[in-house]
Amino acid sequence: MGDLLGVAVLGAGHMGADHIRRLDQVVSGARVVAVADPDVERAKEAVAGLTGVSVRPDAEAALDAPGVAAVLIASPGPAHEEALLAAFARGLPVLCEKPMVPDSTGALRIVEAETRVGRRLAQIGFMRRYDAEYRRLKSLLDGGSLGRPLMLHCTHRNVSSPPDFTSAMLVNSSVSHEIDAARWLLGQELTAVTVLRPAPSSDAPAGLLDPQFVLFETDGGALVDVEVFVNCGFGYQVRCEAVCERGSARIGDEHTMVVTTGGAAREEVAQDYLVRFAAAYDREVQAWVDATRRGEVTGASVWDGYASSVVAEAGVRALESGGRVTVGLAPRPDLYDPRAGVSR
Ligand SMILES: NC(=O)c1ccc[n+]([C@@H]2O[C@H](COP(=O)([O-])OP(=O)(O)OC[C@H]3O[C@@H](n4cnc5c(N)ncnc54)[C@H](O)[C@@H]3O)[C@@H](O)[C@H]2O)c1
Ligand SMILES: O[C@H]1[C@H](O)[C@@H](O)[C@H](O)[C@@H](O)[C@H]1O
Repeated sequence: MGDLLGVAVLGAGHMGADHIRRLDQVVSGARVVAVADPDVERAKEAVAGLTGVSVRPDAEAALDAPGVAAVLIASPGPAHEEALLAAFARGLPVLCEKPMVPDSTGALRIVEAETRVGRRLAQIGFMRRYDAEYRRLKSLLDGGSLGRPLMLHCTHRNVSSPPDFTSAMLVNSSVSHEIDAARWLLGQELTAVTVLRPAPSSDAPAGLLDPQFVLFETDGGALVDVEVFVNCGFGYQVRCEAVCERGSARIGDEHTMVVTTGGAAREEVAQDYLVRFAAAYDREVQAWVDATRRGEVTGASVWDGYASSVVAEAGVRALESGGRVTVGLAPRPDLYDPRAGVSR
């Protein structure tokens, strides 16, 4: 397959640093050649021990560094649009962390920009599509042995939220994963959303509406509910149960060591996404590198990123209004027709 794929990583925070480590130590076929972060010291720390990496304070300078052939965007969501457009202008393939772009207008601009390029360049980092349990559930549902899925019951809990986390982010950052997973698992679009707000946990930061209960309707008549609770304090728990006409299937129960002693059993619970989804991130980035080297784009598309942004935005309106909000997607360009293939 020739030379290693030279990757520029934009953003060297929690995810960016983990992806840099992954590209360096886990994934084959690629190497980090440039990193951009306005916090240059943080970027330098993330590449400590690596050689030949150009560290820049701004994204465009990193994209223009020698050897860059692909881009991994791990900056905060609001910075993604500019980074995606800069990558498209250079014809560079991209893996962009979720959310693709937090607002639907910006997300549509990305759809239009990629459509103008005329070929797919970007994969969106909805890594649950690479999680072994989610994949088993998807193939079970696709196989049809349980009949038509009627409902998905989802749980999304974090130990604690970052300091700047807002009530809207429970929907447009955390639940963006369930939005994508539900669309992917069911092969249906989400058409309406309602958000219920129980009395906030006294352990949540003041003013944060946490937890929330989000209910989606789909164009196939299914219902998807999500308990999202980002300051639960006790563990990182992501579960999904599909209830179908002739059976149910549940994923996400902890499958770690169970210690029984003194008349009680104790099971370990992951404390964050980097542990719970470690293998999924590894598979996602390896699949992106492999597809890029083959000249293909696989995984969640820019259209999936756009759909997720539109649904999440409707969810934030539902949270604010307390009512049911319907979702309207723009017409899907032919570029995103599943029959259009995956070549760049
Ligand atoms: N897939 C997942 O499970 C998952 C998990 C966590 C975060 N994320 C996503 O990853 C992205 C980054 O999140 P994080 O938790 O690493 O955030 P973070 O705050 O830890 O790191 C972000 C970094 O980006 C830098 N930055 C800010 N503006 C930038 C710009 N214009 N160009 C380059 N760098 C810039 C910041 O200085 C910071 O170092 C977000 O989109 C987030 O939603 C995804
Ligand atoms: O950005 C993070 C990330 O996407 C995690 O996977 C999710 O569990 C968190 O809720 C979210 O804040």
